[in-house]
Amino acid sequence: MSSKHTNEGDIALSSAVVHRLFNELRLGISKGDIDNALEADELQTLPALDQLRALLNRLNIKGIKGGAVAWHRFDRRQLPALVCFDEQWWLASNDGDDVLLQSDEGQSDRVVSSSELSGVSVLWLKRVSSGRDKDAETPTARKLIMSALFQDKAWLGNVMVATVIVNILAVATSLFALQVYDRVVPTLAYSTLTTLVVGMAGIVLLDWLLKRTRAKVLDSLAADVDMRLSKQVFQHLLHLRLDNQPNSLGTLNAQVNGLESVRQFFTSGIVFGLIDLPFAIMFIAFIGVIGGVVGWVYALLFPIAIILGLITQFRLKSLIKKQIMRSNERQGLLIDVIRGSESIRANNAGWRFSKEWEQITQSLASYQVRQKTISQLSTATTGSLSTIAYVSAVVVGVFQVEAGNLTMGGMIACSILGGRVINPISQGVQYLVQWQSVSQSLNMVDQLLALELERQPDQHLLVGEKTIESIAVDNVRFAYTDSPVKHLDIESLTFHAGDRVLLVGPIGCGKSTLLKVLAGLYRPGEGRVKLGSLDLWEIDPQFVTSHISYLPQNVHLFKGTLKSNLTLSGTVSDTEMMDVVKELGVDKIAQGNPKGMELEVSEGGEGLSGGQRQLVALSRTITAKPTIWLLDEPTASLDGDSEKRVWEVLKQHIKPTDILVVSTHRPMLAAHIANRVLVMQQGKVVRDGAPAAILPGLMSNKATKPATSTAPAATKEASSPSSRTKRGFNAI
Ligand SMILES: Nc1ncnc2c1ncn2[C@@H]1O[C@H](COP(=O)(O)OP(=O)(O)OP(=O)(O)O)[C@@H](O)[C@H]1O
Repeated sequence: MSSKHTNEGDIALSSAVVHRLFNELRLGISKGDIDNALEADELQTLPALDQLRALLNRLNIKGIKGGAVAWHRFDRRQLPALVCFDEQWWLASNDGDDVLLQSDEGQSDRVVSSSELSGVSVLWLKRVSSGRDKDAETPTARKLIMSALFQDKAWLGNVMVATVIVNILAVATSLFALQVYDRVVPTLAYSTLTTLVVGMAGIVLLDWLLKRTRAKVLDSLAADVDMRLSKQVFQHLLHLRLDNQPNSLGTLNAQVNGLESVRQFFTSGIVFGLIDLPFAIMFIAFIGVIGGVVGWVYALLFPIAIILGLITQFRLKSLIKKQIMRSNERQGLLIDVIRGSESIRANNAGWRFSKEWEQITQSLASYQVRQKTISQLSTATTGSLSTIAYVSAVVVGVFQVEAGNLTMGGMIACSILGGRVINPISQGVQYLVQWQSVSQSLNMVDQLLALELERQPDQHLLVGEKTIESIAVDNVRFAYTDSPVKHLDIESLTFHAGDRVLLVGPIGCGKSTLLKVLAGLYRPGEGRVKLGSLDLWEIDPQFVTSHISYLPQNVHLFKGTLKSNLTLSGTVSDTEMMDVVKELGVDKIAQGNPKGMELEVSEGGEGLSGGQRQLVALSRTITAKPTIWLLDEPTASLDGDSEKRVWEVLKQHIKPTDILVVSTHRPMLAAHIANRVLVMQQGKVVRDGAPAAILPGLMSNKATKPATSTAPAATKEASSPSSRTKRGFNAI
């Protein structure tokens, strides 16, 4: 720290500067409230970060997260934040390349360069994202459903006509009763009865045919909608920006599962119920025509039932949302427990997870009970309303009969039609409950669709250069989602054809992150990754993957067979695959099993040892024949002999003009393959040179010691393998 930088523990936060920060976060808290809260005794003695946290608690501000970090590790895109500089706290914001510092009102602002702040402490706060970006351009599940439904509108006319006819035919039943009671019964006119029965038989047949046709049309439409939506969601999932994926597997899982309830909604009878619902008004009108004022009884019931439904809907909305969120947590916990069952057993940690499981289940059950109570209350009330309406209609009908405005047949016809009003209304409440959960599921799917894709759908993609002679990072800064820390901060680094690079450094220094950025898996927030002379993110991803092969640190195998896992892309011939398999010794896995290469592999690669999984992944990489090999600790799970063999095989397969970058914690064992070594610390490359110049120093374990306040300045070793341009890097 420079003399201007103070131990922030000694400096109290001023309410003015906190007020400025809260204003930037649009928290709407007055300076007076902050003043009062800061004056509390228990806050006075706390370090600044704890003080800020306690302040948020006191002011009951939710949905904010924060932390403290040194300036040189801070991602400037996360400004404004508080910095402790020159014996006081300031609100720092970006001012072009410089930083604007503001403090108490009446005190003049300052503009300082980023380097002046080197070493100062930063306190940052951030609103926790709701996960939903309401970008108008983002496709939503509702939009997708609508476009799938109305792409070909021909069905709409057919279903509408069928629905209108089906509902008009329903009136026929009441007219039949009217005629029978008013004409047939008084005179026993059997010929009229026969005609009416024949007519009704025709009507029943027509009704059956129309309903069948309508159901068929809607079923195939639902299947189509389901297909399109699932496809779109899955494609979206496959092309998500990997560095932007939600951390909770439970949520991601639930977002995809949300499709299921949407599918069920469309394929269930609810849709019919909903499209028949408006016809309740038509039946009320018919009752009015036949029974006069009897119609008003049902006309009164209708809005009351609708209002009741809306109130239920409103009460259920937040409850169902909470329920879905808790259920996601439960799914996440379940996935975590299944995946980590060995660690749980080994650490005797079952009780901790059982407790969490019970807590979630308990709150889920209480939400369910509340939801049931609300919907049952609503169903029962609507049921009672319907009975009251029926009884009232009969009573009013009696007076209408007495007044000579209604016949007996008319009264019975009104009762039958009344049933057609009451049924959809009482079912309507259930529809609304179902709709609430479908609507929440659609929101979940929307959250998934709102996640950014690695390439924009309308992006014009370039075809890469024929021969790739270099890959470079240029002013690259990368931070994981919502993190204020720069996990990668490299000004200039180029790998040229023929480079065999060992990437070393302490754990968590950013080696894997650099490899993933080079592989085009993670997109840097700032700067460019250049494949040849083109920006990697402008190039067609197919081209990128055909030239770059990335071997991850944690190998993932998929459910299937050993063979299907070896030829994951499906583009490798059996002979090629078998040659590599033999060279690496993967065939020994198959030899020990009667199924040979058809040996079954379970989800995640269960059934194979860690070393065997690594060999399978290495075979995939070698058979992909890339130009750029990015290997993240490729031999970490192998024994000495296997490791030696792997390096030999790699040597044979890597062409002289290929680029190899290997992250390793055992550089001496790979030294014979390398002609360049990069040392990383805290996201920066701090040394770059020939193995002979760097590796001996590493052995004394000095170079990889974590930096304390600032990362050491990068040095370009005198014996660097070449003096090609931009080979080195600058201190930041
Ligand atoms: N998905 C993630 N979300 C947030 N932070 C992450 C994520 N993955 C890694 N990090 C952080 O990024 C930093 C660099 O991680 P990285 O995996 O690149 O380190 P590394 O040098 O490869 O470590 P190791 O030698 O242990 O493999 C670490 O501090 C880590 O905590």
